[in-house]
Order: sequence, then structure tokens, then C-alpha cells
Amino acid sequence: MEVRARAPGKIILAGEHAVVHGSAAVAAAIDLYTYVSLRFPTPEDNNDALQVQFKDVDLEFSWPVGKLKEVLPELGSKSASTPSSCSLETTKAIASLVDELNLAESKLGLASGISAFLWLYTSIHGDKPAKVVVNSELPLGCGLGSSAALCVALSAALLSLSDSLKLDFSHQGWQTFGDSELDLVNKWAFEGEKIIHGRPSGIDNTVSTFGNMIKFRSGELTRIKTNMPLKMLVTNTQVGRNTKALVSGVSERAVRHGSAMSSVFKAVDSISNEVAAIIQSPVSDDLAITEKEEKLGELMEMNQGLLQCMGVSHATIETVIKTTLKYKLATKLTGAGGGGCVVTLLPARILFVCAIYSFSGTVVDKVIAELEECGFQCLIAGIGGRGMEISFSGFSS
Ligand SMILES: Nc1ncnc2c1ncn2[C@@H]1O[C@H](COP(=O)(O)OP(=O)(O)OP(=O)(O)O)[C@@H](O)[C@H]1O
Ligand SMILES: C[C@@](O)(CCO)CC(=O)[O-]
Ligand SMILES: [Mg+2]
Repeated sequence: MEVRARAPGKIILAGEHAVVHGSAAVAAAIDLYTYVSLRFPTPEDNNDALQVQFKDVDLEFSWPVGKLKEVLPELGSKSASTPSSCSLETTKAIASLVDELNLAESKLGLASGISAFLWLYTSIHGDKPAKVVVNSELPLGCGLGSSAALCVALSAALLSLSDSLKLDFSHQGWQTFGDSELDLVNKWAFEGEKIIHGRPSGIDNTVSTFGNMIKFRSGELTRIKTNMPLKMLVTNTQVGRNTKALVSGVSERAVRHGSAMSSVFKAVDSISNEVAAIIQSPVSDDLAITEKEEKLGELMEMNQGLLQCMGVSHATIETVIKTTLKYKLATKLTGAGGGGCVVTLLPARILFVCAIYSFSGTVVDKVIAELEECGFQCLIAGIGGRGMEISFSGFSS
């Protein structure tokens, strides 16, 4: 039997970075997924190794289970139903396994993802041989939550073939979990994110697990019911960056300028709360939608100003902002910044025209053409969609 799990990426509408320091943030799942499939070998397979294939980065690894037993000090001592953090001793042991892979210089950034994989796999399934395949529709390391989607999909796949969840294996197609199972997936995924991000707030794994739109503050999730159709243009500046380094850069600035940065975080908290309130407030007519969109756009611009204050903007992000501003569209970075992706609010009045002319000759068409001329990549993502789901195959009753 094989299980396939998928978990979505996300955009952050307001509050990235500040959320690590206790402010509220608002995030939405997007309809681009990371997939993880997991299969345990049958005796005929004669496979005594843990094999993983990361298709997006063209890497494949295999560890004989004997090697895992020899190197990992706490192997077999964890319980899948009790998520725990990676100890210093195990962190070192995993680092030695990853070092032995001799990753090329250009792929060193992937070491944290491989480490998270090894930690989650061995914590939940010990030294059981298996074949795992990972592939994603998300650009990696670009602010759309690829690390969280990986950790959530992996935790979901691993837990669904563990004894800690009782699932209906005969169900056809994608199925989701109940809230307590989702909570378990989310907690394990957070442990994986800790390995990749250093100090994650938990917003990315939470929105990827539960889907839709959420407000998140100090580890607490509030589900947001949207009363307005929200569409965003996502522009990938294609400038690579690393969330862990950006998060620690903001923390260092907060240490150097404690009082100023706490005012910045407080301002972001107010912005996120206002964004959540606007999205949830009832909509009476088209005029109300336009008013709400104007307010949202203004709040996004204010949030971007504060992100610049935190030191996480980038010349390419400023170029996207200037370009979209020519068309009176509001833009902010999303995720950790420093390059990566930027979101631009597409107001309903513009989308209405796009629907008539199927984008040709519309403002959206023009702005995308201009952005792509700068070497950026654009996509219009569906937001506020499904969270993590699993699907079984090869089950015979
Ligand atoms: N499909 C994947 N295959 C292999 N590794 C992956 C995959 N998805 C994510 N990763 C790991 O996650 C890292 C990227 O995580 P990072 O947090 O820096 O960016 P992000 O999650 O895309 O953006 P943000 O955190 O700003 O939303 C990669 O370098 C890799 O280690
Ligand atoms: C930059 C950050 O706020 C969001 C990354 O998508 C980090 C985090 O909250 O873990
Ligand atoms: Mg990430």
C-alpha cells in the first residue's frame, strides 16, 4: 500500500517576521502543492534501506537501516503521537549523515530540508525501510512556504501509515483528517520547520495544514471566514534567499534597536488585525467591496514600509512595487522577503474587466508583461483553498 499526501503553499497577507516576535499575521493557503508519497517495501522487494527522492532538485539518497541504527542515538525511542524537538545530540548525528552526502556547493541550501526529512522519518518510523518521493508545484525558497508544505505533507504521509492514526484506507481519492489528527500533523511539521527555519512562528505549517485563511498570533490560530473574493498576482523576483538567515537578521536588528523594533512589531500587529477584520466584515454591495479593497491595499503598503524597516526588502521587490504602482496597484513582499515572491492585490473591478476580455489588453495583462520584461515570473494563485490531504492506493480489502 502506498500513501500520497499533499500540502499547499501559502501567501502572507500581513505580518511576516513580526509574527515571530509575537505580532498577529494573516495568511492564506494557495492552490500549489507539495506531494509526498510513501511506501514500505514488501519482502519480495528485498529492500533494507530508507530511500528518498527529491524530484524538484534532482536528488536521490539511500541510507541502509543498519547505518541509521549505528548513527542515530535516540532511534526508536520516540512516539509518533507525541511530537518532540530534535535534541542537540541527534542534530549532530543527522548533520554527520547529511555531510556524508557531499552535496554540491549549489545544493548546500537543501541540507536543512534533508535533515528535517531524516528527523521526521526516524522519529515517526524509526529504522523501518521505505521509499519516499517528494515533488512540488511550488518554487522552492521563494516565500511561498515550500519548507512548511514539505514538512506538512511529509508528516501527514508518515503519520497516516503509523499506528497513531486510525484511518479509512479504503476511501477513494483525497481525504482530510479530523481536527485532532490535523493538530498532530501540524505539531510534527512545526518540529521539521524548526530544523529548516531555526525560529519559525508556526504560521506557515499551520495554514498549510488547515488551509483556508487564518490569523495567527503567538502560536494561536483563528480561522478567518472571507466575505470578499480576494485575488492576488504573485510575482517571483527569482532572487534566491534563505528564510532562516532573514529571520535571524530581523532578530539581530531587534536586539540592536529594542524599543524602535518593538514599535514596528506593534504597528504590524495593528495592521494584521485590521486586515483580518476587513476580510471578515460583511459586504453589502460593490461599493463596499471597492472601499474594502482600497483599505486593504493601503494596509499592504504600510506593512511593506515596515518590512523595509526590518531590513528584509530587496531592490527587485522595490522594482515590482514601482511597476505595479504605475497601474495604481498595491504590492508587498510575502514570506521572508530578501527577494523571493511579492503579492499585488487585484481589485474586483479589474478582474471583472479581465473576465470579459480574458485578460487580453487589460491592466493585469500589461502589468504582467512589464514585470516579465524585468525577468520576473508572474502567476495568479487561487487563495484560501484546501489544507493538507492524503490519498491511499493499492489497498485490497
Ligand atoms: N520540494 C522540496 N524538495 C526538497 N527540499 C525542499 C522542498 N521544499 C522545500 N525544501 C527545503 O526547504 C528550503 C526552503 O525553505 P525556506 O523556508 O528557505 O523557503 P520557503 O519556505 O519557500 O519560503 P518562506 O519560508 O519565506 O515561505 C529548501 O532549501 C529545502 O531545504
Ligand atoms: C518570515 C516568517 O514570518 C514567514 C515565512 O513565511 C517566518 C515565520 O513566521 O516562521
Ligand atoms: Mg519556509
